[in-house]
Amino acid sequence: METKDWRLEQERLERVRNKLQARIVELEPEVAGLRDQATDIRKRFWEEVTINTSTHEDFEESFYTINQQSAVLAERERGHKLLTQQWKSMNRLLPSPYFGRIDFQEDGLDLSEQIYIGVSSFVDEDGLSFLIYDWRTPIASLYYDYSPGLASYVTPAGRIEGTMELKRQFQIQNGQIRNMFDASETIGDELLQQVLGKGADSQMKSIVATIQKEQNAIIRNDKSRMLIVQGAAGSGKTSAALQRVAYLLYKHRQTIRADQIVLFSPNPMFTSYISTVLPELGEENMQQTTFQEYLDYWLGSSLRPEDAFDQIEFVLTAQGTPGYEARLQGIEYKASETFLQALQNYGMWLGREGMRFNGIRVRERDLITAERMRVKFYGYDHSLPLFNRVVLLQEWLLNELASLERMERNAPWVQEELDYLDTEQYAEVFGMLHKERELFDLAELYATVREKMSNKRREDEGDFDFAGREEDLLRRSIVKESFKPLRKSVKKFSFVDVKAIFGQLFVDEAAYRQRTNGAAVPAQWSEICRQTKEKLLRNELFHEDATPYLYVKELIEGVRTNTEIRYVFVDEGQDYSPFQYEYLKKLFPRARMTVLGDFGQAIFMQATSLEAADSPLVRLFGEAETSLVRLVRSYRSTREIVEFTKSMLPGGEEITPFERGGQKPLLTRLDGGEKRDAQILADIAALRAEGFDSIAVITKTAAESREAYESLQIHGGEALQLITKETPGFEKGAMVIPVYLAKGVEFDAVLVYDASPEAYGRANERKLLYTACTRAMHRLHLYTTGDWSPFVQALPVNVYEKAPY
Ligand SMILES: Nc1ncnc2c1ncn2[C@@H]1O[C@H](COP(=O)(O)OP(=O)(O)OP(=O)(O)O)[C@@H](O)[C@H]1O
Repeated sequence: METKDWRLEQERLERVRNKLQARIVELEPEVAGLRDQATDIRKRFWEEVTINTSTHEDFEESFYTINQQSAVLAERERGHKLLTQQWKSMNRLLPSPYFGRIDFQEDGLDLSEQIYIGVSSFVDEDGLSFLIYDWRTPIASLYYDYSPGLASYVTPAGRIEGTMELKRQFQIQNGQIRNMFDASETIGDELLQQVLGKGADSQMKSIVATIQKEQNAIIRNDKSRMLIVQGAAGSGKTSAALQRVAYLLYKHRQTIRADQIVLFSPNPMFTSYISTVLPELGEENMQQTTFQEYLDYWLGSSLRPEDAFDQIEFVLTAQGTPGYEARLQGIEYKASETFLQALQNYGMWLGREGMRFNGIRVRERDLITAERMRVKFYGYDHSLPLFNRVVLLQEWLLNELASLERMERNAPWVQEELDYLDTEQYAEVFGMLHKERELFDLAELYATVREKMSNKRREDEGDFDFAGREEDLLRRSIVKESFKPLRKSVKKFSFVDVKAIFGQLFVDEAAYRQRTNGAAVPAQWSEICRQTKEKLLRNELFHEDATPYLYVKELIEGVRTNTEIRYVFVDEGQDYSPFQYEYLKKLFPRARMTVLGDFGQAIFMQATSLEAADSPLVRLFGEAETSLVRLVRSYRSTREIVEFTKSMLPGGEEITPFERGGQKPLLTRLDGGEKRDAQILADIAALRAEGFDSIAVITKTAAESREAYESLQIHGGEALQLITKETPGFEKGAMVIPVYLAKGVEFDAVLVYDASPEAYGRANERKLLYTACTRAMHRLHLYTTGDWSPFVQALPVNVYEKAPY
């Protein structure tokens, strides 16, 4: 780069920074002043306004004053928020106002415009000249999509064509240009090299300065209802998803708030890992949750649903135990579309017969039997959907309860209770009586006046019968108390025995077929039935049963929906079943969906292929409403690590590493666990000495993690942290972690604790090993104390080194 260019850019940078600084200083008193004013009005708001209701006019006046005050307050707060936002974004810009520049000459204009791009816009005093363009503006997309030459971008008014004459990247720190590159081919190879060469962090970083063209297409896609991203490990899916959230919040800032976007993450730890990206970009975080949280919320009070981690732990550790194969078959089947179809058919069957109800009992006595409910239910018009009939039944039950409650007042048990009432209950009734007495007196007065006016004698002469009324009220309140929980549970649909309805699917094969219109079943169906029922009996649910159970519940009670949410993001999308997708679609009927995942990392049994021609995900909204984007460039790991990992995956040939070199993965075989542990600790120490801060010893299961952790501790590894599914967030340092919790995150160095055939030998363990190895950014070590896993043995010998000991 010519020194003259450098000098000119530094001078411009200083000019812009001075303007930023001046504007910040200018805004400061306004921001501070407004804050004071707003709090001031708030403070005095209630003091000054007293509600005077003595006359109608006074009341109206007070009401008007309140309204006026709150309108002033709202206006001030709006203005304040806007100015504060400006002030904040300028402060954010100040140390590093922009990261890119393009010179663009629009066709038909003589002038080439210089466009500087940063994390938000900054306009000169004239209110027209953009000194910095927000990266999300239409013109800024040129920076991500083109190299110098012919280029175009889309605005709401149409496409603008022209020529990009220059594309420049900056690294600016504390107001100084540290680096400057003119890009010719793809953007930011130099800058990207530098960014990717850095160490892993305990928090994910924003990639705004180096977004790649294929990622930009994901970020700005605003066409389809469903956007599916199938991307190799480390291809920037999560990064792109977060930038997309920031983009949507900017583009639709008038209509969408951050809390109308929800992201489903694989686990709570991941939630904390990505939580700083949006604030770094000056945006509020979207809502984040996990599917498990949702299941627990809706099922937790009645049944204990197992979580996905316990399920996978079982799958990986219980081989050879009785019933294991059947459980596996069950997991696969219950996640399938066949089962979903079977349940839909089951819903139809329930419309004709087979509904199960819980009778309503009071004091060991049947009030309304399950049989009566059944007869009533099947008496309704059969063409009505199941849940409409359930609602009709609910209304009927509430009415029935009301009349039964009236009759119940004369039951002998009420008399008994009457004799044992405590003083508190008497006092309550006494209070009620007095209120009644007032009413009674008023009614008496009214009757007397009428009598006088109409000159007619009234037939009945009123007298307030205290004793009679007292007993009546007491009876009423006793019965009411005992009916209250009944009414409440009817409102919550407890009269439908969902557990029995779900359970009766698992009686035997013949019954299942009959009830689901001939659905096919896996070979070990009777064992699957036995296991499912046994779990239900203990008020527990297998993880694979949780979503189907909710599905059946909603067939009966009606669908739950959230119409506020406009965008749903699902990260690690390969780990959700077709069932769960159906569910999300119904839950968020007004939302567009973005699903990001990698079938190469599908380690759970209920995996869904994101891109196969017959993928249930494409069917969810139909092909016309779905866009599919594939990412094959991997940015996380060095070229050597990517060459190693991609050879492990069938079909992995197309994965291309970003050109960043390092050492080949190292295979270390040692005879005996003790030696292995000692070597691992020595390697961790050496890696630390090289400056690698985040190091993960990755195991296959949680059980193995614990063993490894304890064993490494005995050999002196006190500074290690053990990560379990309960760990709330990551800290930098060395840790032991099971692979399924390391999903989505990355480390400077990964040490695969045991890469033997025993650990990674079965077909479904290939992807586990792949997922573990692809967490590494700079270094990858694998260890064994015996043979190597067949997936390692099958690798070309030139993709790794072997340790000389
Ligand atoms: N355009 C980019 N510029 C800079 N860094 C990038 C870019 N794209 C991806 N990265 C980096 O690559 C790493 C992997 O990104 P990310 O975690 O988003 O990938 P992923 O596809 O979600 O990975 P996985 O499926 O393995 O979890 C991160 O460190 C991210 O910062």
